[in-house]
Amino acid sequence: MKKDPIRVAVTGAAGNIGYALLFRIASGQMFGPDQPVALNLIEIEPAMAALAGVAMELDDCAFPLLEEIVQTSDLNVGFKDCDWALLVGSVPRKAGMERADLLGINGKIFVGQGKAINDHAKRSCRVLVVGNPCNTNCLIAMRSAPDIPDKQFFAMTRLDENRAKTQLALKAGVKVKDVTELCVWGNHSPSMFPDFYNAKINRQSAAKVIADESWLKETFVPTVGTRGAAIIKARGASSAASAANAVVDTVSDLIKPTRGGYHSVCVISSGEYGVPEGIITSMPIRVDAVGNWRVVEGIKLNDYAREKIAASNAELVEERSVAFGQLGLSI
Ligand SMILES: NC(=O)C1=CN([C@@H]2O[C@H](COP(=O)(O)OP(=O)(O)OC[C@H]3O[C@@H](n4cnc5c(N)ncnc54)[C@H](O)[C@@H]3O)[C@@H](O)[C@H]2O)C=CC1
Ligand SMILES: O=C([O-])CC(=O)C(=O)O
Repeated sequence: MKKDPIRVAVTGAAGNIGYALLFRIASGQMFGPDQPVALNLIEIEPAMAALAGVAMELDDCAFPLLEEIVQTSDLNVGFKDCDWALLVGSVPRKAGMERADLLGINGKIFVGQGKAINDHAKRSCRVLVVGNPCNTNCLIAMRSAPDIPDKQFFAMTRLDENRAKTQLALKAGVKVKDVTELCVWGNHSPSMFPDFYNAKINRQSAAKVIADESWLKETFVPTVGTRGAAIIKARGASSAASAANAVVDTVSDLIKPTRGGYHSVCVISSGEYGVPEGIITSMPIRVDAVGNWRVVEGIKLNDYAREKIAASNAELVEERSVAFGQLGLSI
C-alpha cells in the first residue's frame, strides 16, 4: 500500500548543515527506504537564490522517495502541515565565541518559528532544534507553540554522544559499535557531561575497561565538550556533515522502538534525577513499542556525575533567565 509522504520542514536549508542533511532525508536514510517524503525548505530572503540551487540539485538526484519540494521564506507556508520541523537556520558561532553568545542573535528567530509551527504545522508535529544555543532556542520555540505538546520538542546532543563514543573507542582500542549506553547529560555546551561511568564497552563499564579516571575526567570530558570549537579551529567553519549525520541519527531513533540501551536527546525536564523542571536538557531516552519516548529511570549517578550534571543544568537555568528576559517571556 502506498504511504503518504512525511512532510519535513527544514530551516536554514541552504546553509552548510542543510546541504549535508537534505540529500540524506530525500534518499530515505532518515525515515526508511519505503517512506516517501516532502521537503519544505525554509530560508531567509537573501538566501533564496542559493536555496533554488540546492533544490535543483535535489531534483538532479531523481530520488524516488522525494515527492515534493517547497521553497519559501514565509514561515506560514514553510511549516504548513509539516510532520517534522528541523530548526537548523540560525547564525553559527565563530572562533573564540561560546554557543551561548549566540543567544541574543538567534533566540528571537525561535519565537517566530514556534508561533508559525503552532499555527500551521500538524498537531502531531515533532520539532528538533539544531541552531545554537539549541537547548534554550528549543525552549523558546516550545513556549511560543503552546498548542503543540511539550513532549514533541527536542534539541540535539546526539553529535556529542557520537563524538564521545568515538573517543572512548579510540582510547580502549575497540570498535565504535562496541561502545553503548553513552548518555551526554545537560547543555550542548562545554559543561555537558558524557557519562563514562554508565557507558559500556562490550557491556562492561567504560570506566572499568579504560581504568584511567584522570584521563576520563581531565581529557575525555573536555575533549567532548570542546569538540565543536576544535572543529571550528581546524575547518574555519562549524561542524556540518557530522551535525547533519547526528540529525539523521536523532530522528531515525525517535521514530522506532529503541533496541539495547538509550540515546541522548534534549527534552523537557519534569524533574527526573533532580534536574530543574522546565528546561530542555539532555537525558537518556528510550522509545517504546508504540513510539512514545521516556527518560530511562534508575541510572546510578555518583557524586561526581551529579555535580557535573547539576552545573550544566544550572547553566541552562541561567540561559533561560537571560533569554526570557531579552524576549519578554515569563518563566
Ligand atoms: N546542536 C548541534 O549539535 C549543532 C548545532 N549547530 C548550529 O546549527 C546552526 C546552523 O549551522 P550551519 O548550517 O553550519 O550555518 P550556516 O551559516 O552555514 O547556515 C545557516 C543558514 O540558516 C539561514 N538562516 C539564518 N536565519 C534564518 C531564519 N531566521 N530562518 C531560516 N533560515 C535562516 C542562513 O541563511 C543560512 O543559510 C548554527 O547555529 C550552528 O551553531 C552546528 C553544529 C552542531
Ligand atoms: O560548536 C559549534 O558552534 C557547533 C556545534 O554546536 C558543534 O559542533 O557541536
